[in-house]
Amino acid sequence: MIPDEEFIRKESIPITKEEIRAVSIGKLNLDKNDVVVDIGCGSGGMTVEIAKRCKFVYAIDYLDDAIELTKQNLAKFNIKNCQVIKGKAEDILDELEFNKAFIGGTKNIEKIIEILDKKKINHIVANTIVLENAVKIINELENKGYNVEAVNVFISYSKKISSGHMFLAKNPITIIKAVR
Ligand SMILES: C[S@@+](CC[C@H](N)C(=O)[O-])C[C@H]1O[C@@H](n2cnc3c(N)ncnc32)[C@H](O)[C@@H]1O
Repeated sequence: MIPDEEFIRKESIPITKEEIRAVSIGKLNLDKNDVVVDIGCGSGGMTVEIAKRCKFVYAIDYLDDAIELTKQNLAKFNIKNCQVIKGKAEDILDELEFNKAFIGGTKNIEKIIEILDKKKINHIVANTIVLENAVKIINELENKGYNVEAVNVFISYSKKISSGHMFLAKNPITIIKAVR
């Protein structure tokens, strides 16, 4: 995984942290023939990691800053197998051809899952920090016949103090994998 500090950042745009990227990439179980959509690409953290491990990535976000930042990070890491698209995922997904989806942005998630289901996307990984979104995603996917597994990932970072090291906890992230 690329360390967080190597990515170009902007304060207003989140990035999926290195350890969460590692687990999410594992859950995507990427193959060199996979074409993946990254829904809500933010800073491009996941876009870059996915693109390094598959054939092609479509990265979508509705924020200008996220689009710009993702393009900058793709250039920084010399990633060419990616198209960055500005807009709401729910308005764009229908036109794209892909076989796996990573969901990092959950606005209008019901509509997004409906489209992924109709397009017969049978391997989906989603990240969320919001409990209600986790419940919504799990229920929607199970109702559509996916086998769903959810893990809660709690990361603590070590911090040097006078007597040794202590751990500082980050908020937990729910990582949901759905296959069928
Ligand atoms: C937590 S950030 C993603 C961070 C990203 N995975 C990374 O590693 O840099 C979520 C992003 O999803 C975008 N987003 C949320 N819902 C969306 C939707 N329906 N369509 C497009 N973008 C969306 C937000 O604008 C935000 O930039």
